[in-house]
Amino acid sequence: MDVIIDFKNVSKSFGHHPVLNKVDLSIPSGEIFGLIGPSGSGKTTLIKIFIGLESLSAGEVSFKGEEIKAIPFYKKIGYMAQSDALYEELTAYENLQFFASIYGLKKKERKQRIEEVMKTVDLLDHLKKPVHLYSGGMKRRLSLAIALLHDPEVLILDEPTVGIDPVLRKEIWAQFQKLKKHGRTLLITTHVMDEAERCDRLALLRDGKIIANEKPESITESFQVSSIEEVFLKSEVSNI
Ligand SMILES: Nc1ncnc2c1ncn2[C@@H]1O[C@H](COP(=O)(O)OP(=O)(O)OP(=O)(O)O)[C@@H](O)[C@H]1O
Repeated sequence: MDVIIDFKNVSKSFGHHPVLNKVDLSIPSGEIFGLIGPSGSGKTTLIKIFIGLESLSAGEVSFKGEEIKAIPFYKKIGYMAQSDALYEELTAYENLQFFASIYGLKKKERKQRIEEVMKTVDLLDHLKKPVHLYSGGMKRRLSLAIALLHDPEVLILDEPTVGIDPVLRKEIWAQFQKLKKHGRTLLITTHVMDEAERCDRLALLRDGKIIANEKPESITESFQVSSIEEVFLKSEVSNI
């Protein structure tokens, strides 16, 4: 397997509070990788370390074999944070134009890409609407559109479908599969267990440690349960 993102022995503390404890995690290229774990287990912190939004206390993180500090890699990464970072007073179109310029998209490409990504998230009819008039789910979808704008190699999506209804969630997952087919790598955190089951591989984080890292069906097998939801519940109860 080709590893695209590699966490080696990564630890992180906030003051005296340890959050990640010697995490080793290799994300294979071209797959949908799910990161699950209870609230506060360190999922967002791990992602933020990769993006460069948090420093690490110990360990190393590499992207395609290069230490992340050493490379200006942000153009290769699409990041959707857990809370939407949008300019509320601007329209969706203006938000997208702004991010397109940050990503360095050429003017000619911008219009086409904006239309493509807004079609993907089913918001094409709402391009000219100011973001403060969007619903929560629409804002989430706009954030996803922004993450997709520059057609990045890797997509880091922190709870991407929160507030999105089941029909649209299904469509968005179909888009994730399509992106994978085109060779993209997706790293997704989720609390939605049926989404976790759709990932190619899943890591289960608990108290800052990876306690499982396998295909969803292998995880259910090794926990001797029939669904990821039960794995989650069992790991909570048994203090593994
Ligand atoms: N900047 C910070 N300063 C201090 N503590 C922090 C900071 N960021 C996160 N933490 C703490 O680190 C722990 C892990 O937080 P993190 O957001 O990584 O969890 P999570 O697994 O993503 O949770 P959730 O599923 O609720 O999003 C929590 O106890 C949180 O309070």
